[in-house]
Amino acid sequence: MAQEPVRVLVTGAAGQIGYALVPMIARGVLLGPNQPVILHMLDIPPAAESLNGVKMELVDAAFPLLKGVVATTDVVEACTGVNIAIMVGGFPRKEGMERKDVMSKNVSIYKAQASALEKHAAANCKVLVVANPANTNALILKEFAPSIPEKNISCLTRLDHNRALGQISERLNVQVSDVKNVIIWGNHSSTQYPDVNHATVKLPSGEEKSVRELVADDAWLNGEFISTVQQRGAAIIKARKLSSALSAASAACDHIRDWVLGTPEGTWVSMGVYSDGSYNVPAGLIYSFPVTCRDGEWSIVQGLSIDEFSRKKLDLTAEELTEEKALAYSCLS
Ligand SMILES: NC(=O)C1=CN([C@@H]2O[C@H](COP(=O)(O)OP(=O)(O)OC[C@H]3O[C@@H](n4cnc5c(N)ncnc54)[C@H](O)[C@@H]3O)[C@@H](O)[C@H]2O)C=CC1
Ligand SMILES: O=C([O-])CC(=O)C(=O)O
Repeated sequence: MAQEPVRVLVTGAAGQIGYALVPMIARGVLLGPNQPVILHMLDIPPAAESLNGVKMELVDAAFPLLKGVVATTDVVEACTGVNIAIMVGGFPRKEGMERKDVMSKNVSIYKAQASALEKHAAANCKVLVVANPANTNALILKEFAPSIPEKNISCLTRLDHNRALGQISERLNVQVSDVKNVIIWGNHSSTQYPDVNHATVKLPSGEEKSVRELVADDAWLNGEFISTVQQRGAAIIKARKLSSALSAASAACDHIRDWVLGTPEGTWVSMGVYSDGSYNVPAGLIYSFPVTCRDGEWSIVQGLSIDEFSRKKLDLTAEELTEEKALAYSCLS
């Protein structure tokens, strides 16, 4: 029997991540090759013509899974009936800025769009916030959409997770698909903590070995590896004069696909989710944790050992998120 289409909202769809993301969704990268989709694309009036151009290209691409396109500057029309909302709309940082420097422009968008989603999205809509500062925008969206369950609101740290996998794969000269269980803790910012203490590589023999053992260079793992992942967004901006787009779009698809369809047995991924106090991270922040997903729900991986070096880093990035929360409220008032 043919499956009912899933309605997927992409905000900021006329922007550069949007342009990379919507064809991925229409090709089945988000929800698999058998799941039809209807795309809802939102942008602001100055981008309306460009948004219409993206719609024309989607028609021209004749994607078999794409059953409809709504392209609009009306937030209510955009949010109506959506099952998945990927919130990319906002302003990107420029060279030399931190991601929280776009806070004052972007948090107000998330406050405003929270109520449209709350009132008009389908029940149980899953929300992924991509726009920076991603964790704090997601928190503001959560606080101004109190009837959306907190388990349905997340932010993107999968790009950082994938960057960490990529760095290990390059260093060890192994396939990226054979590396797993890195963790991004905390904020999608330069205080995030990319942690390899539980990460493994599958060797050609089939045996799994610890990344720390195989790399055998703690100075690199505790130093350059961490700063490379933390600063990768800035390095892309320096090189492209624009922030990352194709890798961000791909990571957004990975995030939603694993959330909806489940993580493979024995594998976890990183998602920014509402803290319940696990690992002594203050409750009430949107913080990146290792999670597994099953039946459309994520759960934080419990019981991982945290050494003293890691503890400090988990706390530092939590402190930054607490400060960002206060800053966000001061921007809104
Ligand atoms: N979490 C992550 O891993 C990543 C986050 N980002 C962030 O994603 C965001 C988007 O990046 P790009 O696509 O490169 O930026 P962009 O400037 O190319 O596109 C953003 C789009 O959002 C639209 N927009 C602005 N206000 C809006 C509103 N109120 N409602 C709907 N749309 C609105 C703009 O008109 C524009 O078309 C930025 O904040 C960027 O920093 C970027 C890369 C990775
Ligand atoms: O660095 C930026 O501003 C864009 C971003 O979030 C990333 O690439 O991780």
